Amino acid sequence: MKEKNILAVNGVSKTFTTQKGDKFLATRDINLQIPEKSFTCIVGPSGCGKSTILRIMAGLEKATTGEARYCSSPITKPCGEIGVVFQEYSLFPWMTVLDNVAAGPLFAGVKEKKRHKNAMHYLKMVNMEGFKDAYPHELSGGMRQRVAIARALANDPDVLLMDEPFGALDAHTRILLQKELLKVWQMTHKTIILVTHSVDEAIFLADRIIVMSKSPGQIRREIEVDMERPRSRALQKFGQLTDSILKELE
Ligand SMILES: Nc1ncnc2c1ncn2[C@@H]1O[C@H](COP(=O)(O)OP(=O)(O)OP(=O)(O)O)[C@@H](O)[C@H]1O
Repeated sequence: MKEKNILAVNGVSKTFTTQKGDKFLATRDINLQIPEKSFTCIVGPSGCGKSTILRIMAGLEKATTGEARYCSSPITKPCGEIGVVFQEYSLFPWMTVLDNVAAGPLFAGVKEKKRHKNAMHYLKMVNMEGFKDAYPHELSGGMRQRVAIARALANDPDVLLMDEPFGALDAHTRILLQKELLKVWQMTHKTIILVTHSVDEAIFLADRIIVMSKSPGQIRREIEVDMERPRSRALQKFGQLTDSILKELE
């Protein structure tokens, strides 16, 4: 059976106007087809436009030419079907963990009891149910990011866009959260697109890796990661693919 594409980026270029008024081409002619329920990672050198592409897919930024589409409709503004998790833990500091996770559906007009039940479901999924009454400042970086993931999931989006979600974490916590994210992905069947600087992270997580060139960012290569999960970093195949992508990025 043919895979259904849930999200598409068609010929997207983005030109920014700098403070001085100069034009700056950040990305050029990006084309992507994202199959439903797939896990895609985007890697590329700093400044190649990874976040820009993600922001265009989230409806937070407008393409200069081309467009992003969700289920064949143009994405023109943020919508409930597409959730976003950023590197900085964007939690509300004045709300408890439970209220943070329940905040999205709150704005959609869902009653408190139902919102809290829904929030607890996702807090359990990310092993944070024991911290439901804590405030964000009482949590470690890894815990805050778990809550941010639960919060995005609580809105029940079809697509989860993640911009360097583990970038600020120490190596051990990062590996732990990668494993947890895979578990969440397998349980929820969401489509995930994750931007990362880490080639290792991309190979560990993704079905498919998009390798971008330096600015103005273009797609250099798309790689299907044909390795069974859970993937061991000790595998020769893992090391070979890492070397090959790193060479491409040099
Ligand atoms: N609002 C803006 N105004 C002007 N230039 C911008 C703006 N946003 C991004 N840029 C520029 O566009 C380019 C791409 O930025 P972007 O953040 O998408 O890159 P990136 O690949 O995600 O970088 P990094 O890996 O370092 O986070 C960069 O050169 C950046 O300076």
